[in-house]
Amino acid sequence: MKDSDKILATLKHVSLALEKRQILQDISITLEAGKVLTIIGPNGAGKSTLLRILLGLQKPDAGEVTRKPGLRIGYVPQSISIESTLPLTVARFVALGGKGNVKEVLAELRIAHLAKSAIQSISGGEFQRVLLARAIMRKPDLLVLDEPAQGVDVMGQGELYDRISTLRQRYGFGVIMVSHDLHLVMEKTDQVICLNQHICCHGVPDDVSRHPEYKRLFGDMPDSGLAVYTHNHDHAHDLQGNVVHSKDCDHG
Ligand SMILES: Nc1ncnc2c1ncn2[C@@H]1O[C@H](COP(=O)(O)OP(=O)(O)OP(=O)(O)O)[C@@H](O)[C@H]1O
Repeated sequence: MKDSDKILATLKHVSLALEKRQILQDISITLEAGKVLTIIGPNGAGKSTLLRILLGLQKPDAGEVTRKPGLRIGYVPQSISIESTLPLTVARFVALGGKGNVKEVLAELRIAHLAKSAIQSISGGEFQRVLLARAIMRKPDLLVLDEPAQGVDVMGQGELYDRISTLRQRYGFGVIMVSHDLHLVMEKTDQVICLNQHICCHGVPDDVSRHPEYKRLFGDMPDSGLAVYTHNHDHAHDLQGNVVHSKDCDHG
């Protein structure tokens, strides 16, 4: 495969202001098949907005977004709410994602036992796996994940990132994910972008975690060279990533 064939999507000098407030400024990124790019940044940094621009759900004011013709994208939004009275099993919900084999995909994500459960009855951590399964059903070239491990306990987070990594190796898709857990995704990501409206720093995870801008934003933990922080969300998103309602949740 030629190097240029590996490029799935690019953003070039993308900027966006909403309600007269600059949300993103001069963002350029390149996404490649088989590679994982992690976006890390504080609340309100524009991470989800950046994903929405990449997905074509939000138009930038300036700059250029290019997607490989025919590119199939699997999207796991930040969080979604599902109508509590909707009669929908996990298997049915996953099947809505695409034409893949539901049984196989559920087994791959270790949630085969949930196939017949009502989607509203499963735990937050299980739901994240279901969202991932749904995204995989499209046989994506590019997987777009907005905080895939939220609501998942610490053990489960490591396992989830391992699974994403295994799936990436198996299917060869590119991955762009927003994560607040650089310490957890370190080994599974090729590139990190530290975002706070503009790209503060970028590079391989080790370099970014030692970068002064990263330390300024997330603090410095001398033992590991890594930072852990907590943040709050005041909103949830629908399947297109639109903000749908207000809620409070804490996760780190
Ligand atoms: N439709 C909109 N209209 C006006 N402002 C918006 C809109 N959507 C997002 N914003 C603002 O843009 C900024 C970036 O939001 P975004 O959701 O991209 O941040 P984020 O980095 O994903 O944050 P978090 O870590 O809290 O999820 C926020 O200040 C948000 O309030």
